Amino acid sequence: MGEAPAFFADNLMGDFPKKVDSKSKGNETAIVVGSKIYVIDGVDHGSGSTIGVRIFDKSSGEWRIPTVLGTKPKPSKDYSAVLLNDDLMLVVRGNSGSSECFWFLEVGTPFVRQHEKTLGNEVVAWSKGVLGNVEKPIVISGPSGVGKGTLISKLMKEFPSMFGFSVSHTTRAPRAKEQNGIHYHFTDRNVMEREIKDGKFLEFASVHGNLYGTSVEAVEVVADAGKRCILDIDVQGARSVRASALEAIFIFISPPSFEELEKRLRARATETEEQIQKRLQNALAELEQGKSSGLFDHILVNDDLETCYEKLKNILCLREAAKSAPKTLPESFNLSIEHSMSKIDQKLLINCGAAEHENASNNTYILDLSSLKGGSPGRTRGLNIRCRELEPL
Ligand SMILES: Nc1nc2c(ncn2[C@@H]2O[C@H](COP(=O)(O)OP(=O)(O)O)[C@@H](O)[C@H]2O)c(=O)[nH]1
Ligand SMILES: Nc1ncnc2c1ncn2[C@@H]1O[C@H](COP(=O)(O)OP(=O)(O)O)[C@@H](O)[C@H]1O
Repeated sequence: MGEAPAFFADNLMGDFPKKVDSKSKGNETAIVVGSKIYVIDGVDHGSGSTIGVRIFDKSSGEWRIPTVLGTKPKPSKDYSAVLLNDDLMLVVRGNSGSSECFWFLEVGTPFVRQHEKTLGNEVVAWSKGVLGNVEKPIVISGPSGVGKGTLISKLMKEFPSMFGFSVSHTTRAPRAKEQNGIHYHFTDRNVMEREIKDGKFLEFASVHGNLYGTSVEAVEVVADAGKRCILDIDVQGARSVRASALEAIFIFISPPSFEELEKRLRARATETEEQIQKRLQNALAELEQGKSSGLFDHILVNDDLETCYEKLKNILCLREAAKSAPKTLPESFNLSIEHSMSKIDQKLLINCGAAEHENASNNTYILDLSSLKGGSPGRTRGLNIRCRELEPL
């Protein structure tokens, strides 16, 4: 039998006005979820260290060390945690700016449960909170040579600040004009297989004899830049993303005819005859699945390029999005160690420590949690924060 975390055992009903749900002692913060106590350890163990999580099971009296997935926050002296529901907590990291201060710890989400089954161990997963209303990622699939890359390039060129490309990993060799880190992360099969085992990939598939995959990081980098992520992945990958927490719009690009597809693939002149044959063979199954699986929200026929591109922009509501108001993030927001929090419905009131400020409301923020999107693996988007002075509760 182990011992319950001291600060819970000492004073389970204690008065801890500084925290909403969590109780802290030293660098540790604990929060109760059902019969378990999750202890978040913020001790800095040297350069590159991240915070740890351990679980005390009250019913068995045992400590457990879970497998921790996702990008972890860096250590800090002060964390506060709020339970949002039975499988999700918001962990606020003190003494940090808006891009590093909101984190979600998932303890029972479908993503966590799925990994518990495969790993045979208790799992928790981190997801960093991203401020602002970044739109859903876009998954684009379709057979080789249909024009996916051409359409995506047009979109990125016309709206460079709005879209970011998810750079996949692949074991296939680079083509003449392809650059590592821009078109793909070109990698060895054994390295990629190991990273897949380590849970670094959101999805992966074997396509035309090579491994392709989207790393969690590839999607996170785009979300962190406040951009909408575009994924160019095959139908198997689209199916995996559909089953994941990454809510996305799924678009299938279809050719006007099989003959035209073959013509484009040959005209591109990037593959050997053998590779072209393999791609054409696979195209038959991909077209069948793309059109009949119900997986895709939209099917676009890429006959005339400009017409197809206009339709794509319509689907993505680009004119409306371009007109929407810019994000209003409090640039100076910095959560001090002295902060306190209280939760009212889907809103969290955060007081960043009034000691050095004459007007306390200047230093109080409202964090709106009502439109959270995404989650591990990847970022949790849709967090909105504003100064209380500007907008009362
Ligand atoms: N599942 C999955 N498929 C990918 C990924 N990256 C690329 N693909 C797909 O792999 C297939 C082959 O891509 P590529 O070798 O670049 O050839 P291309 O489609 O002819 O340009 C295409 O269907 C891509 O959509 C990925 O990360 N995951
Ligand atoms: N609508 C279109 N009409 C004619 N050629 C096209 C069209 N869309 C793309 N192409 C050409 O077809 C070839 C394959 O396009 P690409 O974007 O590389 O396909 P994918 O990324 O789906 O494999 C390229 O040479 C491209 O210039």
